[in-house]
Amino acid sequence: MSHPIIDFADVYFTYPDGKKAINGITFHVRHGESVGIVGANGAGKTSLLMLMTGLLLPIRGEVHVGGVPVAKKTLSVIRQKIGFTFQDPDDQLFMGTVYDDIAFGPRNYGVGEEEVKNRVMKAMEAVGVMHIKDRAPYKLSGGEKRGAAIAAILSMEPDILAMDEPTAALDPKARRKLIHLLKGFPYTKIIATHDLDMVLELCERTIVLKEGRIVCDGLSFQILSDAQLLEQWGLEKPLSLQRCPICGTKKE
Ligand SMILES: Nc1ncnc2c1ncn2[C@@H]1O[C@H](COP(=O)(O)OP(=O)(O)OP(=O)(O)O)[C@@H](O)[C@H]1O
Repeated sequence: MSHPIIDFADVYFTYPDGKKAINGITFHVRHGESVGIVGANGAGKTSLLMLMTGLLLPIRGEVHVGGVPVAKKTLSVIRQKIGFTFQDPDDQLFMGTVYDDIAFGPRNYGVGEEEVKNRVMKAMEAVGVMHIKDRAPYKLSGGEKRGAAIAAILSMEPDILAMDEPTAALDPKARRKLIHLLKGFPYTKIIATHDLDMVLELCERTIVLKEGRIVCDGLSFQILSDAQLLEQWGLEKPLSLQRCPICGTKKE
């Protein structure tokens, strides 16, 4: 097995208003793994991703990414190792054109303009957003914004992709396209989502959160097939594993 690339050791996080969001989480992710983070609303999925990317810092415990402790002074190194897409792409896209949004990260890290151009082209090619490169991000559709936001993290050439609800607000065709795209990426992937069918398809491992704690960590197929357990955590079997109560055939 390959080495751990993300390591959480007894991590706690409380928001300034006193809300305890993460309550003693320990796990690690190995290089090349794809992990789905699931749980009911408010379980702590977004908070966990934010701790992983240094957008939040633990009040207790330690997070390491690529062997580097996540702390104020290491944030610039951490952001190069792990690319984070927000639940709402509007939180990530703020430049005048898609091209400039994708170029922003590498430019900010002092990458030369020729290399920036290479990276932007490569990222746009990979995600299929070349045709919208000169458009204003705020005028794009949800699927196009999602594509631009993913390209914007790929141009940083991260080792890890951390994504918060990547299929939210996508129509079925755009969702399918995104899953196909993500399947082809060689990166370590951490995907926080309510889309359990996507987890089943993309992630060999699933971590279930409840009230800021890990309540289950194992093979996606096993976890997501267990309707009784899922119900305890406020979740439902993925549609692709459900059967029609009348004819017994699998739902699509
Ligand atoms: N900025 C904040 N200030 C105070 N409490 C917060 C803040 N953000 C989140 N919380 C609380 O922390 C807990 C975990 O929230 P988080 O957004 O991490 O959950 P989630 O699993 O991503 O939820 P969802 O599925 O609804 O997106 C919730 O109880 C939430 O109300």
